[in-house]
Amino acid sequence: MSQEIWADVLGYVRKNISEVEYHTWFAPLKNLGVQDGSLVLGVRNSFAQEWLRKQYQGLLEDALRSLGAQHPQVSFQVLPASQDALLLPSDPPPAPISPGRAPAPPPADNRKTLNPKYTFENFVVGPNNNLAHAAALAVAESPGKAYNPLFIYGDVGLGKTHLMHAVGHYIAERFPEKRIEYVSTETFTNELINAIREDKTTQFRNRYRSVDLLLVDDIQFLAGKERTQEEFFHTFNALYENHKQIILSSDRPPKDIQTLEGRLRSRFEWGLITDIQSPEFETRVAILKMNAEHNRIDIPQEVLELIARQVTTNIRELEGALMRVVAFSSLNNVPFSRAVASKALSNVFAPQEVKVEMMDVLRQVASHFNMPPDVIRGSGRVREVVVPRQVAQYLIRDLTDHSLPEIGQFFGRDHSTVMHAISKVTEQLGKDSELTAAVETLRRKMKGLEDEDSRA
Ligand SMILES: Nc1ncnc2c1ncn2[C@@H]1O[C@H](COP(=O)(O)OP(=O)(O)OP(=O)(O)O)[C@@H](O)[C@H]1O
Repeated sequence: MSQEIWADVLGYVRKNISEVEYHTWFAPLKNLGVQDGSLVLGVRNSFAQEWLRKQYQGLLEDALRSLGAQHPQVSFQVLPASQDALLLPSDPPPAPISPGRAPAPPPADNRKTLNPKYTFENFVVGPNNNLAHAAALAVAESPGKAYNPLFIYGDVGLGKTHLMHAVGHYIAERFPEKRIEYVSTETFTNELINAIREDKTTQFRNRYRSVDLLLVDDIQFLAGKERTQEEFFHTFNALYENHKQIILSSDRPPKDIQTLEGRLRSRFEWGLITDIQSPEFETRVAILKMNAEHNRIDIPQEVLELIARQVTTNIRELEGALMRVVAFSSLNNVPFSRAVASKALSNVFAPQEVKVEMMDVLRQVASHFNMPPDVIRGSGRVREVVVPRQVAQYLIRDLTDHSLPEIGQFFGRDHSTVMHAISKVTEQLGKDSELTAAVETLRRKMKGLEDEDSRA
């Protein structure tokens, strides 16, 4: 099919769907011509292939019909890696959004704070996150107008940051001149402290109050920080009054953020509050599949399913498990299989059947850190006690079925403290080698895997 007709097909499609949909699914398509009476379109992975077939085949056929085709047919073909490379992020930005607009200049550094991987295209939508996804799309299409602020909350590693960045990328692509700033609450706080110390608060304010899109992660860490809350309050107002979009993420809804000033809490509730839940099995498999395809890993479905059954709550860990299986099979030079995957994951992800109690975990952690269990459960706030306590809470959450409030009760604390502990440990895993080793050793011990491995 000639490029002119293809452009007309795209023009038809574009008029019938949202810009986000167009941009996500149609801009990357490659017209491969007509074969056996069917228009063949190149797609970059089988996930996109399935999605386009399910959602948009009819629309494409309508487009062809509108151009005079009597029996329109469309098929999708996954491009081999070399051609696919043409569609990867190094590609120039897709066609301008509104007809007649000048082509967008190359992405400016308004994306420097964004992770290139965190786009809408790379985000798998499932029942656990579809509302948050829809809200993020709406905000991406009408920044400052749809929902302001957009407040996304949910447990650790479920895609909050990913969605925020996706909005950032989307806006950056359409409006390269817009200023986009992503910042964690911790960084915001540290920068403020430095600005105060160095007498540079004016620069600090100007920087944050002049952005078009402000993305702030882990806003729950504003709790108890009065000066930062005060500063953030004014930043929020300045942006809001100028119709600039604000997106906030948190591990809990505004009403559950303790010691947050009422005026801030109420502002956080002005827009839309939406949550992300743990993904169900099918979504976990779809995420793994997409990940494998992006990394050009050909891995059987049954192996992906095995991984998805083992890791159920945290998508970051799910991705880590896939990489572990890949590394294991490549290091040992064995093809992917369920047995290989079980072996690769056996040190990290415990088989479901083994039952571990909270007290077992506490005792093991206490013995590992050479500290009485009661001290770990006590009120001490020095690092030497806090780290084992956080590790114990993390492992209990990981190895038992207890809920956050139950774990909190066991430690005489509330569930948000446990959530914070889990997020702290997760953040440090892989970065802090001592802590990583402690968590691994304890996990092995508690599953009795050490003995099993030494017998093998
Ligand atoms: N729906 C999804 N589709 C594809 N990848 C996802 C999805 N949700 C999360 N991920 C991936 O999981 C990882 C963790 O996501 P992210 O960092 O956004 O989580 P988070 O909720 O912000 O966690 P935290 O509270 O620790 O900051 C990222 O690599 C992200 O790309």
